[in-house]
This record gives sequence, C-alpha cells and structure tokens, in this order.
Amino acid sequence: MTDPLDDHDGRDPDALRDRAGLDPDPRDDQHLLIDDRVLDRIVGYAVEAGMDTTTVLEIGAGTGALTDRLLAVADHVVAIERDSELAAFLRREFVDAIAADRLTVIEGDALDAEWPAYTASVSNLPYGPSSELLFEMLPRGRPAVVLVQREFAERMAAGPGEDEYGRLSVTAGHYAAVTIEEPVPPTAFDPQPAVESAVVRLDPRTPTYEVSDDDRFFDVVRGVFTQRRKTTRNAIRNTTHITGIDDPAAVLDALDEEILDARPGSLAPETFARIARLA
Ligand SMILES: C[S@@+](CC[C@H](N)C(=O)[O-])C[C@H]1O[C@@H](n2cnc3c(N)ncnc32)[C@H](O)[C@@H]1O
Repeated sequence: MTDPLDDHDGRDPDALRDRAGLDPDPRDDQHLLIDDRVLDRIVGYAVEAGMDTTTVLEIGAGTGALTDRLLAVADHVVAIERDSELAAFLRREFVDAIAADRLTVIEGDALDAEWPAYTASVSNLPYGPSSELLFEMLPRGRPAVVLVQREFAERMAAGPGEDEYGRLSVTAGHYAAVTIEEPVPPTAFDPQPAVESAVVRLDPRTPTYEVSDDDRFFDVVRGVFTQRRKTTRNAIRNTTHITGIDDPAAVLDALDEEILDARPGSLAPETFARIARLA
C-alpha cells in the first residue's frame, strides 16, 4: 500500500491521551487506538479505495488520533463524540483546524445526533452500539472504513455455507461489499479490549437481486435465520409471525426441493430475495 500519510507527522496517540488528561473508560466504549501504524493504515484503506474525502464523518473521535490523520487527507472532517470532556479536549487540541473550517466537532450520542451529509466515513467505532451505528450508516450509501470487533466483522463479511454467515451478513451485504482489511490485536488499544478487532471496508453497491420492499426482505432474512438448524421448509413454516408470510404453503409450492431441504445458512441472498418476492 502506498502511504498517503507519508508527509504527515501525525500527532502521537500517547501524547494526545496524556494531554487530554483523562482515563479512558471501557464502560463508555473508550478503547483508544495507540498504534500509529494501524491508525495510518485505516486512513490508507480509505484513500487506496478512492473514497471521496471531501467530507469525512468520524464517529467516536476520542482524543483525536484518527481525526488528526483524517485531517491530512480530507477537506473537512466531522467528528461526533459523546463524552463531553473528550469533545472539549478535541476543541482545544484542534482549535486551528476548527478555525480554518476544516473540522467540526459535534458533542453528542451518534445514535441521536443529526449526521451531516458526508462523502465517506472512517471510524474506530464504539463497540457497544457498533451494530446500530452501522445500520444507520449502510442505508446512506456512502463508503466507509470502520474498526469493529473481529467476530462482528467476520459475521458481516461471511458468505453462504460459512459458519459465520447469517442475518448480519445478508443484511450488510444488501447495502455494501464487505472486505476485512486486517485483524487488530488488543495490544493496539489503551485500555485493551478483551477481544480482537478488525478493520473493515464497506463499498456501497446495488444488490444483484431485486426486492420489492427492503423491510419485507429483512423480515424474511431475520425470521428464517431464527431457525437456522431447521430445513428452510420448516423455517418458512415456523416463522410467519416474523416474516409476515401470509400463505406459507404457496411459497413452499413455488420453491425447489433443493432449496426447501437446505439449511438457511447455505442459502444465497438471492434466494432470500426470491422468498421475499413470493411472500
Ligand atoms: C473505540 S473509542 C475510539 C476513540 C478514537 N477514535 C481512537 O481511535 O482512539 C470510541 C469513542 O466513541 C465514544 N463513544 C462511545 N459511544 C458513543 C456514541 N454513542 N456516540 C458517539 N461517541 C461515542 C467514546 O467516548 C470513545 O471516545
């Protein structure tokens, strides 16, 4: 990978943490990324993928180690941070970038705050709400590079037949191609999380299948995967209260035996779309 931050002498993450003078609290999902190389590579993945960096949204800016590197490649960065002391620190630390109208700091919960229009999102997401935040992000159709728990990343990126394949894979894949760029060990953070993390790239795409109604499609995926150990035939029969399928017999009649005998974990997203259309 070429290094888009080659000429950028990034702020040292340890020095940022010391200047902020706060003890990051894991109960508030505060795991600061302190490995310079990982920080640089996260930004590198966005640049290499050709993401439009006119306005980059960062959720959970912490002490600004990633924000600093984003400012080196973006025209404008919007950083949302829930912790009021960290938001105040960011405003002090990046006073020049704010004055130059290159950085906006929004203090608040990213699940409640109004998000600005943005061209790409690059974030070390808070673990607790990462799923909700991603599903806020994905329908907006903007590319993203996010750091999330590795197990979560693997479930998002999995394909049919893989152990991790499930509702999360089909739903995320409906909006974007999901690529795991690299695993990140707990030692890259302060304080260290209990689990491994991974950097994930999300490239928005239009699905190769058609659904008449996204919500109906997601209900079918959710319902059928609640019975992942059953055959698809039984999963469709048993979950009409979730899928909203009015006439399961008609849906079963229209599907091939091969699909009906298979477990939900081996069905391609196209097949879920077909079931949703039949429903
Ligand atoms: C994993 S840390 C990342 C910090 C920094 N970006 C870094 O990479 O070192 C997540 C940050 O998100 C903040 N945070 C947690 N929940 C949040 C929420 N719901 N909305 C906005 N920020 C949140 C935490 O205070 C913390 O600063």
